Amino acid sequence: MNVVRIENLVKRYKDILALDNLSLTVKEGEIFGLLGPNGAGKTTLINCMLGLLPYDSGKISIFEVKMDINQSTLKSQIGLVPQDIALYSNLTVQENLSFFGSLYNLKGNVFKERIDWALEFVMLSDKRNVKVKNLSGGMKRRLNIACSILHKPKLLIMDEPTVGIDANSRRLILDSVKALNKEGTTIIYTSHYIEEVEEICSFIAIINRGRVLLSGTKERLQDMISEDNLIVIKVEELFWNMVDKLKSIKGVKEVLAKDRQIFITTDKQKMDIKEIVNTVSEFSKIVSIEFKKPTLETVYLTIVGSNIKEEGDEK
Ligand SMILES: Nc1ncnc2c1ncn2[C@@H]1O[C@H](COP(=O)(O)OP(=O)(O)OP(=O)(O)O)[C@@H](O)[C@H]1O
Repeated sequence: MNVVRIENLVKRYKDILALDNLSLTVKEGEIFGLLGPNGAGKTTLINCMLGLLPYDSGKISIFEVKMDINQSTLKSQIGLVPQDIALYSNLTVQENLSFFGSLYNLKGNVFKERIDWALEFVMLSDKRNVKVKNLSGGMKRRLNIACSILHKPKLLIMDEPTVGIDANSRRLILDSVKALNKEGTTIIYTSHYIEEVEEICSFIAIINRGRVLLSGTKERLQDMISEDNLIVIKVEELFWNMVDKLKSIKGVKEVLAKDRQIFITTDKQKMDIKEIVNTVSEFSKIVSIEFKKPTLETVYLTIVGSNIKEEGDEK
């Protein structure tokens, strides 16, 4: 089932074109990564999807129903972790959860169980009676997530949930996202941290200037961008004439050797792996063969053309 389907979405803020005929589909069970630099249009897209912001043209369906501002049944199946922390700093952790839970009409034992579950999920059970103003930045972000999952939404949208936090909280958040997904929640995860998206997302869309520039599984994106493959062959013994012979094979672009490892860059279209392996075997026993692909960061930089990490980001 398509959990989200967006077709040709256009959104303008006066003369700024924030979403430019953007289309994408999120399938049930995915962790869908929306990767893009600041100002790419991620938050605008989320707000349109949630019916919080009117748009100029295009179509949005959630769970195959047309989304609009009055769709309260649909909205009750969606959770949002907003980019800006939305908590009451003078209330305790438990009081914040009680407040947000009451907005979802949770009551009685179910409500109590959900609060325990959400606190455990983000590892804040021992902070239940602490006022939010006394929590660390990372703990606030984790509580922000707990508040958004109390009603066990089928679709959870997380808008940059790990900005500016410590490594421990970041790890906890990434693990809780994976665990929620395993329990059946479809997740849309926006970030400008490429390595996070690379780790947790099963499908990725790279957006910039309101358009989807490239989308697919991580492997597909890497394949699309790279003309070359890197093969790393570990051998028992290294011989220099082996390197020379490898260089003469059709499709081999570069050969480097170091510490009984041979790094062979090949043209993906033209390479003949059998000939490469046979040539190496003529000289030495092969210990292992590994195929390496470009990282998602290489893909991203090739597409967007700049480093999206901001100065001051803790990473
Ligand atoms: N309320 C607004 N009024 C005018 N322009 C806006 C408004 N909100 C966003 N924009 C503009 O729309 C474009 C998309 O912004 P948006 O906040 O959706 O991007 P983003 O990818 O979420 O970036 P960030 O990570 O910085 O939040 C940007 O050019 C931004 O300046």
